[in-house]
Amino acid sequence: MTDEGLSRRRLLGVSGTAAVAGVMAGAGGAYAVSRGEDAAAAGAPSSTTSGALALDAAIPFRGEHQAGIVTPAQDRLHFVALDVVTKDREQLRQLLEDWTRAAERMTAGAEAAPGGLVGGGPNRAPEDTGEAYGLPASGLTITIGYGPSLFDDRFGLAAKRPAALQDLPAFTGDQLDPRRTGGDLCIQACANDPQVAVHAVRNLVRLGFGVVAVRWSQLGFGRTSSTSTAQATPRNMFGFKDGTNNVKAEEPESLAQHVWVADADDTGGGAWMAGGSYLVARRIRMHIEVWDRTSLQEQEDVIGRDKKEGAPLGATKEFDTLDFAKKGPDGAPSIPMTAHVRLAHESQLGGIRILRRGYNFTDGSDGVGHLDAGLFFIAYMRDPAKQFVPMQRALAKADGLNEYIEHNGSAVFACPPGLKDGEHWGQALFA
Ligand SMILES: C=CC1=C(C)c2cc3[nH]c(cc4nc(cc5[nH]c(cc1n2)c(C)c5CCC(=O)O)C(CCC(=O)O)=C4C)c(C)c3C=C
Ligand SMILES: [Fe+2]
Repeated sequence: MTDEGLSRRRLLGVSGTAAVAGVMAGAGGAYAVSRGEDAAAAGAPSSTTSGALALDAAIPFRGEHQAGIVTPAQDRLHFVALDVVTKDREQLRQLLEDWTRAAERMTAGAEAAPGGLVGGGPNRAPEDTGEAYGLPASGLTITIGYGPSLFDDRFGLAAKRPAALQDLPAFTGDQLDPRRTGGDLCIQACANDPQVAVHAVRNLVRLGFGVVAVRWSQLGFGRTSSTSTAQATPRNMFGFKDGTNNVKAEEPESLAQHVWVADADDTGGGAWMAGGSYLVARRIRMHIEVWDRTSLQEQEDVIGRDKKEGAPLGATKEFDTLDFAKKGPDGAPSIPMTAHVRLAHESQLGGIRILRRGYNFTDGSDGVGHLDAGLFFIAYMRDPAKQFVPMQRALAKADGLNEYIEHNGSAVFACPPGLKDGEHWGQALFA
């Protein structure tokens, strides 16, 4: 392992300290649960005792925007899409309230309910499943989203549907599996400890028994983007740095322009989305074995950046500007016309950008000896029809990467704004 690799965990810790401190300072939310309440009782270490423990820190649950969007991307993901199985509007509203309480507790490092592990006594099922007992908050964020189907005629929410919340169109090359597509609701749980992320989803699903059922889910084991300049750029399953040119937390103007829904964006039924963002998820299988037999030159031409440094082809450093006019000694563009970064760049798309927050995944092998691995692409944006759709259309048409990937899952969700003290999820929706 290189020195760079060896210091990965340390880097995450150092970066995490700076980034988390920044986020905490800016969030201004109060805690209904002090992190110490259950976590300290469980013997969990304090997040403030050393720099290395920054990965353990709690990220504020409340604030202007939901955590888990622009807060520093953690290393682990458990994403779940759910369908509502009840026809009772009040049961759904109550669940969103119960989820808020449990999510706030868990993100603070506490059990899903007070005394959840054993406090209910020997004759009742525990209110917390227990596998995160004693573990620190681990940077857990829980982000909720509502799918287009939630706004059908079942719960009287049709008039509250935001205009921008539309099913995605079909794209050339899509190989979507209905069992990995859609959903009435989603929960994105990210943490620096996989057990903490899995525990969060498991306990929310448990709370929702009889009201919601899991439609599909995805685990992710390594972030594929940076959402803060304090974070090192990670690598995807093709071995390339991913997230270099992402929208970052330190760019408030870009966030306002490309990520957060503005007051004036929807003055109709979806006015409650101001301060929120739309999430697009795509499960993208990467044909690892084919890629691994591809020459370095071809790999770099497909991406448009060099593999080691992550620099744009024709430049030398990772954060150098992409020069699409530059030509190599052979007179051909240094960044090929079909390169992924050329086609996805704002200069080729009328200024469009998105905030990427995806994860690597490996779900074993496919039965014929190939890894079922890839990128669980997650992106946040102000309006999918104006951002993701034209970007993905351009990629689907000409991206050299298409030879090596396959989109087999897809969903879109409206993620409401953050909560003020005393507010709960669903309050604005059911008002
Ligand atoms: C529709 C949006 C995008 C999909 C789908 C997508 C899939 C995908 N991307 C990579 C690898 C890389 N992507 C990189 C940059 C990049 N990708 C998108 C969008 C989608 N990617 C954008 C907007 C950008 C930034 C372009 C720019 O402004 O320069 C990079 C380069 C590093 C970086 O800037 O992040 C890599 C590498 C894979 C493997 C993949 C599907 C599996
Ligand atoms: Fe990309």
